[in-house]
Amino acid sequence: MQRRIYLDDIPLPEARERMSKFLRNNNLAGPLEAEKIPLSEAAGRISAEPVWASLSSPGYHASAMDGYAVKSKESSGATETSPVRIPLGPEGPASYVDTGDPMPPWADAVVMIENAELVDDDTAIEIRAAVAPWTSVRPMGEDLVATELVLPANHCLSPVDLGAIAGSGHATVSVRRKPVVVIIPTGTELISPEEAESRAMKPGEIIEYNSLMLAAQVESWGGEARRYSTVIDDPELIRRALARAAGEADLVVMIAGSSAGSEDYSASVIGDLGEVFVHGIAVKPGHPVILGMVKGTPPVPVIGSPGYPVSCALTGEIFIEPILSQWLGRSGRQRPETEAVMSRKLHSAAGAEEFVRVALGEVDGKTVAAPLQRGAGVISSLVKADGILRIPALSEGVDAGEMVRVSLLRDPAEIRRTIVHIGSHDICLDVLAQYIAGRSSRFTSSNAGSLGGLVALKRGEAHVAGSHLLDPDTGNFNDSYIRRYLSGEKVAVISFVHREQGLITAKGNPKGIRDFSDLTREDLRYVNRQRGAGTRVLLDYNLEQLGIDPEQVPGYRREEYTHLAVAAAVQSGAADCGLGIAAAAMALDLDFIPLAHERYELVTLERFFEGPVLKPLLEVLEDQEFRKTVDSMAGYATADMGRVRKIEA
Ligand SMILES: Nc1nc2c(c(=O)[nH]1)N[C@H]1C(S)=C(S)[C@@H](COP(=O)(O)OP(=O)(O)OC[C@H]3O[C@@H](n4cnc5c(N)ncnc54)[C@H](O)[C@@H]3O)O[C@H]1N2
Ligand code: MOO
Repeated sequence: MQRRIYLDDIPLPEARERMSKFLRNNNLAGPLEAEKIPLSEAAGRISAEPVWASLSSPGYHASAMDGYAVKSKESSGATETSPVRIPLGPEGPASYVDTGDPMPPWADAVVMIENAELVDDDTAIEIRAAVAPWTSVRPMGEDLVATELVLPANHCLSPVDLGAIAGSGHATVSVRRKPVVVIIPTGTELISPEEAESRAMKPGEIIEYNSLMLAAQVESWGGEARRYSTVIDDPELIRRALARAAGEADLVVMIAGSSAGSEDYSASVIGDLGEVFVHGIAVKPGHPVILGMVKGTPPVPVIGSPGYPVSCALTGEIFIEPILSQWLGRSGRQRPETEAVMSRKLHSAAGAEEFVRVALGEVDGKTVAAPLQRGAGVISSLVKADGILRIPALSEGVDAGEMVRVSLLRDPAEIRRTIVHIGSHDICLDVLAQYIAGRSSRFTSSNAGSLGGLVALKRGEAHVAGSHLLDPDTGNFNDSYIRRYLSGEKVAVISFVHREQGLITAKGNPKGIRDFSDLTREDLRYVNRQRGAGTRVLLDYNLEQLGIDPEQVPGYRREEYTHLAVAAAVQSGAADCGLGIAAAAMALDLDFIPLAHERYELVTLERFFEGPVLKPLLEVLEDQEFRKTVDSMAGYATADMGRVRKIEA
């Protein structure tokens, strides 16, 4: 089997066209055949034919109210001061009816029971207002007239549609057959979520969940997904699985093995059993996508999805959804879009169309888009994403402040009630977010370091910035930085937590590290935080107090962006220690030497503080249960949580 090293870079429209051409040439482009199914199973299916009413509804003139059927002309002249009496009798001119009863043939209106009074020993009614013909009557065919169109073909059946179809005299409906999509995960390193839950994972093992995502996508788009169990990286086994899949599927999706690695067999196996039309598309993520087919009667289209989860999910959106829509006779989905201001400069390599996940929030009346992590393995970035920004192949990116169009993954109403936090990350913010969610609001958080948060606040891109910047001259937190970075603004600083910072070391502290003065030891390697991080400022302050030049600290230049990344560097042995919070040490079962207390505060502008947007957050800070939760976390205290000081910067 030939190993392919070089992938193509085919523009997305051309790649799509190659697949479309194959489908057209093989009579596979049109909608699938129809099947008749009971209405109880038809929600969400696509009608294959128009539905014509075979009955009228109602099928007779019906009383619309509980009351008395009357001949309307008997009521003429009735007023408040001169009521009219109408005798009751089975042949009229008045007779009792319930809502929905057929109207007696002699009657043409109904007087509601509350507008009529029984008189003459209940043998007649008295009414004090005349009724016009057809008052409170539902004429035959009011809803639907037999032969009328109830619903067109190619219509996605909603719950109310089912009611209307049944009401028009049908028990079944003709819908498009569900396209069968077989999904084949490949990869020797993959284990099932069940297995991962039941035992410790070994290095190199990966939880197989792409097939889960793809199957759910396929089902949500109207297809029938069939997941095969994982096939190990063996070309013969992969070939057998593909051949079997082609025997039962309208479309086969193979996962992973799509790029240029030593165990990437998807393309060659597809080539063996059929043809590869495209291998390598100028999109990011999703570059190594394969489009091809397996020979047969009829031939079966195959999509080879990259193994990285984000690439895989996007492959579903970009390639699988349009084919399913075509087969179901529905127009492809188009997500609603919104205009947004880009919060940060975003570089994108020219040559590939890039799909950037963004978080959205509304600050000062404008929608702000903040790019999320771009790695193709970071599925949590898609979970957090509120929208997708497409950067065209010819563009080299977007400038900060530039207007962009974002296609929405979330309801705009939800985006409007979002509190946007940009700043330093702290685990308590996740707890805060959870409590805010309980108050029907949303708190999103991007980690940009303390200084990054203040800058974002100044630029109108965030409502609140978490900050813990130590002022070396005063020993206070944040104020001098606020004066510098938010000058001209009316600022409110809300106390959040006091927390312990300290040195994170390997379990048992094997190198006997005691405090900052040890950091110059030649046998130690330190791992630092990025410039602008409060933790970095804290280190620099302590080094200065001790008269230590940072250059004397081995590893000072090695930077990580989060507390957990520092802890991970220690855990892996790449470093011996790093400054961080206790929670990060605990998360990875490491040792922690507490060395400093610091104040982590929430900085906001007075107009946000006074306005409605921050209300849920301020309420949570007063919530005793929230405070108890935070107090119970290692290294945290809520002593003055919620206290506010105002600064005219
Ligand atoms: N030298 C090159 N290397 C890579 C290239 C390239 O052009 N040249 N492309 C990169 C890009 S871009 C992508 S995307 C990936 C695509 O990788 P493969 O499709 O070959 O997939 P694997 O290498 O087997 O897996 C990648 C990654 O995803 C995990 N994975 C795989 N299947 C699943 C699954 N079903 N559920 C969850 N996770 C899965 C797998 O374990 C790997 O971690 O290649 C780059 N490399
Ligand atoms: O195509 Mo890969 O998906 O860019 O990461």
